[in-house]
Amino acid sequence: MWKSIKSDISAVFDNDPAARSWFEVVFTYSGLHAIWAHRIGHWFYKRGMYTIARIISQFSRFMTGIEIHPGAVIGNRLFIDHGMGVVIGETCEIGDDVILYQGVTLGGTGKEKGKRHPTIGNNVVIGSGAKILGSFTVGENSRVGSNAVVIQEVPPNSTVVCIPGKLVKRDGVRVNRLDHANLPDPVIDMFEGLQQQINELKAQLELERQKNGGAREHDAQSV
Ligand SMILES: CC(C)(COP(=O)(O)OP(=O)(O)OC[C@H]1O[C@@H](n2cnc3c(N)ncnc32)[C@H](O)[C@@H]1OP(=O)(O)O)[C@@H](O)C(=O)NCCC(=O)NCCS
Ligand SMILES: CC(=O)OC[C@H](N)C(=O)O
Repeated sequence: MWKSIKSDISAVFDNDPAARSWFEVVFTYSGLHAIWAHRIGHWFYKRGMYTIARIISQFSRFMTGIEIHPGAVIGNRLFIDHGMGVVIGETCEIGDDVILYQGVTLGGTGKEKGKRHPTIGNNVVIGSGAKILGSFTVGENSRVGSNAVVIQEVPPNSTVVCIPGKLVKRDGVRVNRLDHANLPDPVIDMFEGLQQQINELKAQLELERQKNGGAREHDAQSV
């Protein structure tokens, strides 16, 4: 147990230039407190004591602003920097040496049952505010940019940014150069789709009107 506590603390020093002393890290890093509380909650969860496990996790959430479901499986040396707003779902699996920044959600889409949260490989970095939704894998050594929304598998050694998540780097090589003036915007896409539907309906209506007008003229002539 002491060994893993020591490695949790050294993960903070390895990843946070702001960390100054052991005393400060142990007493002020809410990410560490949430991980330690999770270990206790997970112990109860694995033994079927789900309510106690949930109470521990909710108490930890109240104290730290980080919600880790007690069912989540977390590897060694996870570092949650700042932490506020992090949510980790029940069927999430996190490898070793992962870094999560504030506001990260490792969640479900709301459409899946059973395994519905992501699996995060070793050595992955997930930027602040990123949402990773679904039961797919984020491959090892990959990076997810701040505020990205990722809804499909990320290969190992890759970088994914934007909404929806776009692969921009793989094995150190740039792929899909971003057009910064025209980043994907799902809201604009939706409006454009609606506008197109309206135009099609208008054209259909016009066609019907012309047909009916023609028929009426024909009726009038034959009377
Ligand atoms: C994604 C990230 C990890 C960098 O990964 P990387 O593999 O080194 O990627 P690069 O910096 O080479 O960037 C690759 C491309 O993605 C773009 N990009 C990087 N981060 C981005 C983001 N969050 N959103 C949109 N585009 C992003 C870059 O502009 C670059 O595109 P360009 O070359 O067309 O300009 C980093 O930008 C990031 O978001 N880190 C999160 C850190 C964080 O949350 N800090 C909060 C501390 S409080
Ligand atoms: C706010 C922020 O950038 O945090 C990242 C890290 N803790 C640092 O101080 O660099």
